[in-house]
Amino acid sequence: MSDGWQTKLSELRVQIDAIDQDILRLLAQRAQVAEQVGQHKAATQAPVFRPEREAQVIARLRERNPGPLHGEHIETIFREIMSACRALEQRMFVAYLGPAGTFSEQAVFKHFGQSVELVPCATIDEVFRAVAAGTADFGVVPVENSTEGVVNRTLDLFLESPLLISGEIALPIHHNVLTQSGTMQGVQKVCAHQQALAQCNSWLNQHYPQLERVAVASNAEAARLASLDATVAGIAGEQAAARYNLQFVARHVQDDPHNRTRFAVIGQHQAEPSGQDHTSLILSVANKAGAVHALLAPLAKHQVSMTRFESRPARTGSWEYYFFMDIEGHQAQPQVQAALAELQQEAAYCKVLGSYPVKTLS
Ligand SMILES: C=C(O[C@@H]1C=C(C(=O)O)C=C[C@H]1O)C(=O)O
Repeated sequence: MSDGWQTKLSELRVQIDAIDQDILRLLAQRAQVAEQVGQHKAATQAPVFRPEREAQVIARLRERNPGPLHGEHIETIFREIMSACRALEQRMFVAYLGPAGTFSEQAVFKHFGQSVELVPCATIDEVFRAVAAGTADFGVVPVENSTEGVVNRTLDLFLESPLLISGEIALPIHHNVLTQSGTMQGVQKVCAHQQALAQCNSWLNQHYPQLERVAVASNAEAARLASLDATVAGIAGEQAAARYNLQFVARHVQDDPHNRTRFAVIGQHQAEPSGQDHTSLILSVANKAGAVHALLAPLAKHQVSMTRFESRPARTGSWEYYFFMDIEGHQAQPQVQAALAELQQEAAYCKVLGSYPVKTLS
């Protein structure tokens, strides 16, 4: 390195150190203000986590971002700042489908940041139970995958549960083939969660048609098994690869390159309007002609758009269905309220699961 560049580098680093000092001072100031907000919330028994406020903070910062940092990186940085500020107000426990290293865990971090207490659960049922019992403040459960469709167990549990949806998380899902050595030498079987095996079906058929496929409880469990046994390949995400010290045989082997999973955040509190929200409902109709059409009429009348519509058999033995519907807007908005009131008249059953800020995939 030339002396000239060495001097320039030292100068630039002095500048960075001074800027970091300013950032640190501002972060401390921000944290002190958040502590004051926390004291006020404690005095009024208001909920600490305010998803609508966090969504607004992120949206505003992305809008005003002058560059050169990417918007999604601005989001990641500020998500962590808010997570750390929130942790000063209260320790927050979040239940999710474990073990550590699953996509559900990644979804938790994406929504709440790293400054939360993790409560890994063995099943989706357990996540609902932990939140209902107050062991966890919030839960994160998978709702649908773009390749494999809805997660039936989650939808069934929404039917029975009094918990509310206060957020959604969209996560790109990339699967990788992982082994101890980074090759397939000596590998006799490939382990993965049943959904991951299905999502990588064509790739496996094409590259390893003879390999035995074994469904296990989670992709993190598949990675753990591969870390213990050189004859096992695991299919899992990058976090699990790092956690279990595995090497990549092949990356992004899911059949759909845009594969993603949507998660719901469940809890006891309703999010306030953020200005860009969705509302989730469960409905059922009497078994008569035109009943489903009649359900949709109030939405059209009040100009409320539907963004998702799924049906599930009601499990009552007869041919009846429940419909899971997402609509645009928050239930506190007049046109949504009017549409919901009319829907409730039409439907044999109608339950509002919650309104929450919209998340786009980033
Ligand atoms: C500081 C607050 O509490 C939490 C932390 C936030 C933040 O750090 O910006 C925002 C919303 C809340 O989840 C607040 O409600 O304003």
